[in-house]
Amino acid sequence: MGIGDAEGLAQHKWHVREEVRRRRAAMGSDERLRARDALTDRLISLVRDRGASSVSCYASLPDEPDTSAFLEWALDNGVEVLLPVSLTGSRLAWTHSDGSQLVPGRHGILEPSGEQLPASAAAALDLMLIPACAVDLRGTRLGWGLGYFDRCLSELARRPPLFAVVHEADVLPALPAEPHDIPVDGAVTPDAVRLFPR
Ligand SMILES: Nc1nc2c(c(=O)[nH]1)N(C=O)[C@@H](CNc1ccc(C(=O)N[C@@H](CCC(=O)O)C(=O)O)cc1)CN2
Ligand SMILES: Nc1ncnc2c1ncn2[C@@H]1O[C@H](COP(=O)(O)OP(=O)(O)OP(=O)(O)O)[C@@H](O)[C@H]1O
Repeated sequence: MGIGDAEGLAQHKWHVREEVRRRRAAMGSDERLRARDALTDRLISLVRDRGASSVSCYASLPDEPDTSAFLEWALDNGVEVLLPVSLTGSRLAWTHSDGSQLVPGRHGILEPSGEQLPASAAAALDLMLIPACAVDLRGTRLGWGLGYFDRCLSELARRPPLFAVVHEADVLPALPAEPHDIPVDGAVTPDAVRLFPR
């Protein structure tokens, strides 16, 4: 890839991230609550349909698709959940979501304060629910440019089924794919559980 192409790709990604940030920031509080409730129903059906008893998820930032009600449901229903802990150098660790108090970590994201498991622990999960900025119909996932998840996923001995959690408007026809991008199997939005063709 020439330098011009690399610049075009970086610009394209920057533009998509700006659009998604703007759209998410513009959501009103009623719209956010409706989206949270609908997303919770979709996440629960996915977990039930797959018979998943262990999943990874994320504690949402204010503008991200809201996972709080799903995390409560998982806790009440005996579904084991790992939440990411951000370490230095774009590395991830995991901690169990066990109902104990979450404390703000790097990037202001809430993290459980219990024992940390290595990134490789995700290989044993039944399902991974992954934060994303956008995703396309082939499963190419765009994050926020820090590389935490691509790095973690690339190191797993076995990759569980991967689902990006986004809003319907963040599912785009096509995104630029790079060699290090690991495609997701589907996306969960408040409107649907989508499976992408392999
Ligand atoms: N809730 C959550 N936890 C996570 C991630 C994530 O994307 N979301 N990560 C995934 O790698 C890792 C941390 N990486 C981060 C990725 C993005 C931002 C961030 O500030 N993103 C947006 C705001 C989100 C939004 O508007 O929806 C921003 O750049 O403004 C922070 C940390 C691990 N934990
Ligand atoms: N497997 C990997 N090992 C090392 N570095 C990586 C890996 N995957 C991605 N990176 C680096 O991380 C940075 C961010 O990559 P990219 O823009 O694709 O992130 P993203 O999809 O937004 O990130 P995320 O995985 O956090 O959602 C890039 O500099 C990329 O080279």
